[in-house]
Amino acid sequence: MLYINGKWESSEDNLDVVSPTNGQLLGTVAKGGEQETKLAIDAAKKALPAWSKRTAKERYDYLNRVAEILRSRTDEIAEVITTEMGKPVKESKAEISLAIDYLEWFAEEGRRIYGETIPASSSSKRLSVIRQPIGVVGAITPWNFPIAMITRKIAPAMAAGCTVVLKPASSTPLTAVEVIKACHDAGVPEGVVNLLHGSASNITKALMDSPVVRKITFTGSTEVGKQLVRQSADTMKKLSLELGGHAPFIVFEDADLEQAAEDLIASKFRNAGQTCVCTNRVYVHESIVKPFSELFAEKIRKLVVGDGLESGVTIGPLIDSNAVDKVEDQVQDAREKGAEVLVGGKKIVEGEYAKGNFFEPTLLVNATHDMKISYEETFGPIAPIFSFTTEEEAIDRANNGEYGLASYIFTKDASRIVRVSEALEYGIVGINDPMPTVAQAPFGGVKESGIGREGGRQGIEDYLEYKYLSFQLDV
Ligand SMILES: NC(=O)C1=CN([C@@H]2O[C@H](COP(=O)(O)OP(=O)(O)OC[C@H]3O[C@@H](n4cnc5c(N)ncnc54)[C@H](OP(=O)(O)O)[C@@H]3O)[C@@H](O)[C@H]2O)C=CC1
Ligand SMILES: O=C(O)[C@H](O)CS(=O)(=O)O
Repeated sequence: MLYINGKWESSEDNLDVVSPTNGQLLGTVAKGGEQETKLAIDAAKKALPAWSKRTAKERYDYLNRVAEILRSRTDEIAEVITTEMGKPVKESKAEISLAIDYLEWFAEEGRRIYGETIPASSSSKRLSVIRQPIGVVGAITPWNFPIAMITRKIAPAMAAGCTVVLKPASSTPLTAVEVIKACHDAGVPEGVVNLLHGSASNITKALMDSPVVRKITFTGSTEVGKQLVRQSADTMKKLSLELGGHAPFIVFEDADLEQAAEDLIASKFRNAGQTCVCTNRVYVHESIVKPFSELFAEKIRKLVVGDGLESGVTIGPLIDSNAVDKVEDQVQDAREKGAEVLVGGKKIVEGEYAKGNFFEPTLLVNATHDMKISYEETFGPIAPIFSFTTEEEAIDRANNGEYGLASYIFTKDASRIVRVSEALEYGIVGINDPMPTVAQAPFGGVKESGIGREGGRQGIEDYLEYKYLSFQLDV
């Protein structure tokens, strides 16, 4: 359903939602286009003055009510997420918890939007700076974290006093409906958040063409991110872009191999490898590459592939058949260029998996940098191991590429931790830590992994404008 100006709207045109687990039709949602987008922008514009004039405490109360409603509905929403995009229900619950953390974090941050006074150059002047909401925000979100990527945007926007037009991924509209239902049930005033489904290019064009929309916040592929940068120029919109990644995971010779292998399972196979911060390249010091590969292979063999709704399943399907084709192509290419498949390597098409998008969790060894997997984002359950000799070589290899989102280093050497984490060209460095993402820390990348940060103290900055007040007193 579309949600515009506080009302659920139907449409003649509908979007089918299909299960990645078994290909079944899960439901349909109303689709909107340019006309509905303009109505949503008008609703957000109309709601902006009253919403931005509410006190920070009032907005804090609304955001916490939304968080409480989502918390109370965790089980049913987790089922919606798993059904729509496949991740195991335990991961869906963890994502809902992260989504709630963003709401609660920014509810608080909205109460700390401080200004400043500046010593004037003349005794008859008073200088100050206030912070004001940027205005109407367009938010475009991906399918792989269908609830957390929404609250990571609407929470800071609403806390700052902005109003929002949201376009979620077409693969996961039902999850987005659950978030907006929670906003509606929390009494968020009409027009503050609006929900559209439909052709991304048509909706985005209407958002970009409107001078009312002052900011676009996007999470998705680098390819689309670049397109948005070009489209935003005509109306000079502020952009926050959380884009693709190609994380290196570097295991030095002094690392705790058991812990590093366990942590690599988490970093590589969470969400079947469909996260922008997933490990894409595993660099292991040449002196330990064989024992580490065997240790890691043993752990991969214990992963359980299946329907994410079933308990014990740790790897669900990929989002669609294109995703399966992409990882199959990367594995085939790696094999042709000399990689050895230690575990997995094939799509799963037998029996109950026939109608789903399943691929075996896969370990490639003897990987080299001419392989597609060494530079194309994988977004699937494939881990290639590369060996290295020196720390400098590991850093150079890790930094070689257009992405700069997440990176991981495993070593117990404190000086090496300082040297390597400072030398890595990434927005995030996990140090003996495969899961750095928390609401209170700035999440984002450098190079072609994006612009801006989400979460943390920094995450609300992009929804605010500075205004400088220069006051000449009566002399
Ligand atoms: N840095 C980060 O935090 C994250 C990055 N990503 C990256 O996103 C990619 C996977 O997600 P995926 O959803 O496939 O990415 P896409 O870029 O294809 O889609 C992301 C969103 O953008 C919309 N979209 C698609 N085409 C356009 C367009 N031309 N103009 C405007 N919006 C458009 C999609 O709508 P529709 O679904 O209708 O096509 C969806 O809502 C990976 O590269 C991953 O690394 C994903 C999550 C987090
Ligand atoms: O989309 C993603 O990959 C998420 O940003 C990953 S995380 O925020 O859950 O780490």
